[in-house]
Amino acid sequence: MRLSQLVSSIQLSHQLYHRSKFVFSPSVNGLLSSVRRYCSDGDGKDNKQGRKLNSTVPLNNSAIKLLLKELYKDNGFKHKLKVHKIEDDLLAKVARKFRSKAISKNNRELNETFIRVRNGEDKVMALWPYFLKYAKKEYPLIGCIKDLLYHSNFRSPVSWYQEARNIAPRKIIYHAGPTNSGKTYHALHKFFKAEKAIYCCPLRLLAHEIYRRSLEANVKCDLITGEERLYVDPNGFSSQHVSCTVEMANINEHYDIGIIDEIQMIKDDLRGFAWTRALLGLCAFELHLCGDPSGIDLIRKLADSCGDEFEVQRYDRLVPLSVQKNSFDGKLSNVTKGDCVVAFSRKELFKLKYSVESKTDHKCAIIYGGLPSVTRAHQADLFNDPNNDYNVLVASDAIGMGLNLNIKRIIFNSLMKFDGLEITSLTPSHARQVAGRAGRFRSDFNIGEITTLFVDDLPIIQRLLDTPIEPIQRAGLGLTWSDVELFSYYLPEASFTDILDLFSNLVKVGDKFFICRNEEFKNVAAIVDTVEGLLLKEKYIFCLAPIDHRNPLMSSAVLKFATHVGKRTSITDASLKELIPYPFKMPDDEEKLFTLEAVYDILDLYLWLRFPDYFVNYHEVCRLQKELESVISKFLASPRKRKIVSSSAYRNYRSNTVKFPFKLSSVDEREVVSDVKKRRS
Ligand SMILES: Nc1ncnc2c1ncn2[C@@H]1O[C@H](COP(=O)(O)OP(=O)(O)OP(=O)(O)O)[C@@H](O)[C@H]1O
Ligand SMILES: [Mg+2]
Repeated sequence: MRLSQLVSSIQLSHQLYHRSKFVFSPSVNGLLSSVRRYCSDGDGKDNKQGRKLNSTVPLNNSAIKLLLKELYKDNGFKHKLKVHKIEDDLLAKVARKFRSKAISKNNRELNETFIRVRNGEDKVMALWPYFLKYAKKEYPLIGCIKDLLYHSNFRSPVSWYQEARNIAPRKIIYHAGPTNSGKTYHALHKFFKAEKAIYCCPLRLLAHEIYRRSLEANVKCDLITGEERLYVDPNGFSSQHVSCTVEMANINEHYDIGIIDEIQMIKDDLRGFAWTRALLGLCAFELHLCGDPSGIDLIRKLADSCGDEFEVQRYDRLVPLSVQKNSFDGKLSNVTKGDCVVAFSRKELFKLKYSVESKTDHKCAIIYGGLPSVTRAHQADLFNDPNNDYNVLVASDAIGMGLNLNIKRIIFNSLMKFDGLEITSLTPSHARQVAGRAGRFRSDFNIGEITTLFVDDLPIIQRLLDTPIEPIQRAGLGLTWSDVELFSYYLPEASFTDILDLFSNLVKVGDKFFICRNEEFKNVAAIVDTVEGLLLKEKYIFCLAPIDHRNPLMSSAVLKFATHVGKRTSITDASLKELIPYPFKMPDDEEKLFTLEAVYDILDLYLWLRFPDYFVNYHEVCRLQKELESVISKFLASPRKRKIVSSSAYRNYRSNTVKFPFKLSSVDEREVVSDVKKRRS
């Protein structure tokens, strides 16, 4: 048989196989024998039909391909793939490469095995060990996937914190109630009286407040946040009390009393893992949790699995809260002393501030997340002080947690929120959190009131506030340094980004947990992965830092800082000033203000990173921050060119922007408004 005949014979047998799949269902062996009959080097000497081959002549390419096809169909092979967790997409990649390798015929043992299979002296599965060896060489992950799967099994995070388990049973007291019901107040009583205690909360500003209140109560207390460490002891020795942001909670120290404030944040998509860690890991004999009642069931289950005691103390609002019958009907001129207008974008907030200031005699304080925390505190003080003209506040939901503000009435300008990734409608729990700022106990107002700027939002806010908050089902978990370290031990060549992707793909969690979103983490990882000389641990620390990668100024700062660390050179305040617009100028408009806010965040990052050998000018950078903060505060205080927005113009503006999309009958806790997104985009 000539070569061309052979090839067409093979093609014929192949086609026959495919055509006959349903008609004759030929067995694998049947096809193998057709390979054996037709495939040899082409001179046909040994190919007489029905005769067993005993040739040492290598197979041609088509025959190799055909045998490989049979291998991939073999049930034994499919079983092995499952055992080694090689899934279809990976199989496709490996198979392509393995075929080229087999065709190149430069592996003598493999060639001989092909020949033996062709001759019927071996089964097709004899090729498996070569396939696996090759697959592992090309994709090292295959060699360790079982181990990695074992290590990415996050079904029992309770067992990660042995130190805390050793002191079980801890006594866990859940202070459950609506906003402004005295939960934190009661937990703090225990904190002040304790020999040794820790207070953990979501905001730097709150941590500051508790630090200040402790000192006022003559309790020596340190302050630990990502950016700041203030020790009462001049030599920097720790005090017995500490107020910290929850991510900074020290789980290696033993305390008599621990407080975790705003425990419902355990369900937060981005930061929930920090609450889970504090809850499971704090070594406190008595642990006080403050939050709304939605977390009770979940925390009870978690406490059970920790072997801890659990009790609930319930609270009612100290000041009643009611939704008004009428909206403002678009007229900002209706604002009075003690009003707070809530909106969810910086530009909108400034528009509101100028509008209120132009239509009334009130001055407007402003609070939103992008402002430096000192500025926020300063604005809160201005608003709380009854002896000035700052009678009205415009604010984002940054006021939504724990802050004590002298608010009589909350006026929602909008019920939509953009979190940087998507536009979402306000959830019932979020609405309550913000609305609950009205009528604080012992403030000037003995009732809290809620309304909306626009009439169509009023029934919706009523509905949101009436909707029971769904019980929290799951607690957040995140990637820890020891996970990263372990993955890199198994896959030393993998980049940091690869490790993160792999982790996301492999990790399995129990039904009481979820993995927090880590887009920010991955975006920073993509930046620092490009930097030479940076250790994996250093990359990990960069990723933990509070970095808004959407801000280009911040991204270039991250790259610059990482490059310095990679080159083992220090970043002085002089080199920092090259990166930022210095000296700071009073901004002309809000856009320039937003740039200054980004600069403030860069200075924060410098303080946060705190690698002692490289970020060497801590105090100078603190001074720069103060200087910048005073420029920002001056801008906010300066009389701006006021845009006079008439009610009808404002109403038109509103009707062209999105409306709240819910049907009143279907208010859903986590509905994402996709059609709104489309309209906005
Ligand atoms: N029994 C009390 N005696 C005096 N002041 C109290 C008492 N309970 C609460 N307060 C004060 O009332 C205000 C609200 O209390 P607290 O901050 O503890 O409420 P909360 O339930 O934690 O609210 P949020 O959910 O907003 O954090 C605080 O200023 C607090 O000091
Ligand atoms: Mg509180």
